[in-house]
Amino acid sequence: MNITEPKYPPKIIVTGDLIKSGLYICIPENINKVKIDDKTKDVALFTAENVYNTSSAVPELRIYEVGARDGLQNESKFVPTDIKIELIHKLAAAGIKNIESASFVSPKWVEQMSDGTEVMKNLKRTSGVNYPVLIPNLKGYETAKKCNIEEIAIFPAGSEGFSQKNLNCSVEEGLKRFKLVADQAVKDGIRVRGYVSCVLGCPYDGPISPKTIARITEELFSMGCYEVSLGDTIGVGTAGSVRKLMKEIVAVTTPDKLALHFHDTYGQGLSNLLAGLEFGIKTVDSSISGLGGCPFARGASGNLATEDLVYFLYGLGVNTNVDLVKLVEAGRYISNFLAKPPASKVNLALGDRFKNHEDIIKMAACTV
Ligand SMILES: CC(C)(COP(=O)([O-])OP(=O)([O-])OC[C@H]1O[C@@H](n2cnc3c(N)ncnc32)[C@H](O)[C@@H]1OP(=O)([O-])[O-])[C@@H](O)C(=O)NCCC(=O)NCCSC(=O)C[C@@](C)(O)CC(=O)[O-]
Repeated sequence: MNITEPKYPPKIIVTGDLIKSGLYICIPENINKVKIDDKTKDVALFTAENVYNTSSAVPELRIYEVGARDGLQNESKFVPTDIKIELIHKLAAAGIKNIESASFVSPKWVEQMSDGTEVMKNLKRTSGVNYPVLIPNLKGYETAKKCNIEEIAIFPAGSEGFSQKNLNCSVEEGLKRFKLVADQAVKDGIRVRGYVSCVLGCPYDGPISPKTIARITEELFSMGCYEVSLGDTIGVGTAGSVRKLMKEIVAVTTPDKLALHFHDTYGQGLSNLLAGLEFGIKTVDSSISGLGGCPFARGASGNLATEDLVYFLYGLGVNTNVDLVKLVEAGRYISNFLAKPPASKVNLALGDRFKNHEDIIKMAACTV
């Protein structure tokens, strides 16, 4: 085979397992560069433009639901504890396996999340479901630990401006504080997930260098995080900027340890995700009915909606094991409480037309 230099950056790495799984195909006439280790068939380099997700044999994608935390923290009306808990129960009943359920931040900063202890203590936990909580400092960690938690999330900022507004300290000071939390959690046998926020732009500092995000990501892994979620906090990312970022991040870690967390402010959530999938991302954060935002990030709006994500993934043939009929019901439940329509197009479009989840999957994948 003639190998020519690629015309377009970025290259992406597709591992042997993914090639065998049929996740990726390469359109031969567009190949700019292909290099496969003949012995192991382990690594192929393609330019991103050459790679298409065929998905028929795609492994499951892990959905990490943030509606009960990232979603509700941004609501002006206080959502009572029993409504939060019922939402979490409905999400679990729909088949969601990772549900970020509360945060233990200062109630002076985010009153909406001030009932974290009550939420976590009164939740009926479904076996096999993970209920992580967001932790800003040791004080929050100590409170959360009394609630029988198994996983926490720490959240340094990717930019100075947002760090000051969200955590009242510099990025470096934030990392030091989060290290104290992570050290304690690791000692206690509690899993630690890391977020980096403002990875594709900051409302105060503007564009952020992917190298800065890569450095913070590495630091989070060195603290013991099992996964780092890259947060486009204000939703300014595009498929192009996601590719630039991913190229830098996969130089410091492997894509199976990363999650993507897109706010959908500019309507780019799903196309951004597709750009991430090209790099082999296995975990995606989303929020029921597109709730979400951060009170300290000017201009931030809701997250990529879980209903939209699941429909999109079923269209690709990715089995999420989530029942879309029940998911839509969960979205309606919280939207009705908040007295506003779901910010999920799929939720609105499906309406009450489908009683059977299988019919929705057939439509999403256009299976005759
Ligand atoms: C970090 C702090 C606490 C610093 O806030 P501070 O004011 O600098 O903290 P402090 O240590 O000076 O304490 C001030 C007061 O708060 C209390 N306090 C202090 N900590 C706690 C605690 N854990 N639980 C309960 N109380 C606490 C503390 O005891 C004291 O009480 P006082 O003596 O005045 O009575 C504050 O800035 C904070 O809570 N920030 C969190 C803001 C937040 O929740 N933002 C939204 C989440 S981030 C996000 O949404 C982005 C993400 C993760 O989703 C990713 C993405 O979208 O890209």
